[in-house]
Amino acid sequence: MSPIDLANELQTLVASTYSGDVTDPFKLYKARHSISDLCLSLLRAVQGPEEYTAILAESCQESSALNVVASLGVADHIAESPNGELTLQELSEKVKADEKYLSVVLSSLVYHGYFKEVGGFGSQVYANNDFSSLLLSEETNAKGGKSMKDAVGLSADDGAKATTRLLDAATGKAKGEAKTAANIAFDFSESLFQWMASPGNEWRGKRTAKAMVQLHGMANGGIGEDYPWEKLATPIIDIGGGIGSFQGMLLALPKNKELTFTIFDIEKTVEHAKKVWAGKPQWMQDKVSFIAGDFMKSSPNDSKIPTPAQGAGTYVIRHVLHDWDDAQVVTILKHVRNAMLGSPASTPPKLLLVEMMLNETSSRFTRTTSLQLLSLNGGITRTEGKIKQLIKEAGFTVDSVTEVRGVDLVVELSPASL
Ligand SMILES: C[S@@+](CC[C@H](N)C(=O)[O-])C[C@H]1O[C@@H](n2cnc3c(N)ncnc32)[C@H](O)[C@@H]1O
Repeated sequence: MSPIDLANELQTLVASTYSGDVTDPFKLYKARHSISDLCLSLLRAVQGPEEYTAILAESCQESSALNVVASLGVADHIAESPNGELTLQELSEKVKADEKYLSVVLSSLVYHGYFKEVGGFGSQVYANNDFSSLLLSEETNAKGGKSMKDAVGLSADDGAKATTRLLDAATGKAKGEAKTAANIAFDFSESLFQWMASPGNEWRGKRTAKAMVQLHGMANGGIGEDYPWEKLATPIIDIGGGIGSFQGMLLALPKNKELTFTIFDIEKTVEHAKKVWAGKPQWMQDKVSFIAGDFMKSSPNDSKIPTPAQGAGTYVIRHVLHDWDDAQVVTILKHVRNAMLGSPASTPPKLLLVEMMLNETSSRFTRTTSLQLLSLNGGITRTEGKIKQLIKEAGFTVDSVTEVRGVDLVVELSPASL
């Protein structure tokens, strides 16, 4: 399509979406998604293949610039300064980084709308704005505003370093080697999660857990409202539940306030999750309990995944399967199945998969996330068809698939007799 045709289509869609005529939240969600895709198509049409390719290849530089300012706490220092502004020289002294480097990094980010150059181009006096405020640490952002600082760290630091070895992992895999890009880049052999829980790397594990909360807030905002969570049998056992981003999101909605949860995860993550939940209001703390275990172990005795007799109501696996390869996904599902059938239950409990899926209209974010998952732990964003195949292999049947306003689908499963 020509730039004129694309611009006309875009104008029509923007006008109908933002005029207030469309009120259906699902239609609005999808329209925003289509507008983003059309903007990207228009950009490609205007720039043409050469310019678009050069800039796409250099976009790793911008990711690195985000990592530099987030790691140095540039936004935090600006926020803490008496008048909310700092000169380049002041910034350089505060963050202990070279002025030339900082000026180039900031220039690339100012172009993308992060930070304001007070007084205009070249003043080199910087203030925060809505975009750069997302790079504030949650501690500085005392008003409880949103932060994406840890998500930037996960993607633009761990993810970026790992993906520099994606080519080596791809060719190694073709030769039968099992190493992920992260294994090669950081020189470890276990899973990403074991490595991030190991001495000296716990800070990465904590950062990743916070990144999960931030990324879900961004990409799955409507999921709490769009699925009847309030009707599920409780407690909901959240397998690989991290630090409880799912619980925080659901309990924030009045309809879900009666739900109770058990967060099941590896020991280090559970330790971290307990600390995070100790800072929540008492009524929320009363809704959540914790179990440390390992879903790679087969029997409920070893894995510690609770059985229905131990009180499990519903099982949920959210954003876990996409971290693993096909064989590992089947293994995890079988181990959860072992626990679900580990004790007699009047009605067999349900398992819900909440997972990002790849389809023809999947966004740029879904596709970059798939690359990141692949680099970090050999995982992948799968199509619905592929997930259903693995579900069947693991001994489950699919009861329903629900679309929500978010990058995820909710898939309800029951254990099939093998
Ligand atoms: C991508 S995070 C998803 C966290 C959470 N479900 C969410 O949606 O925010 C994957 C989680 O799986 C956990 N995990 C990894 N290996 C595990 C294992 N062997 N047993 C239990 N949990 C594990 C990690 O510690 C991490 O919290």
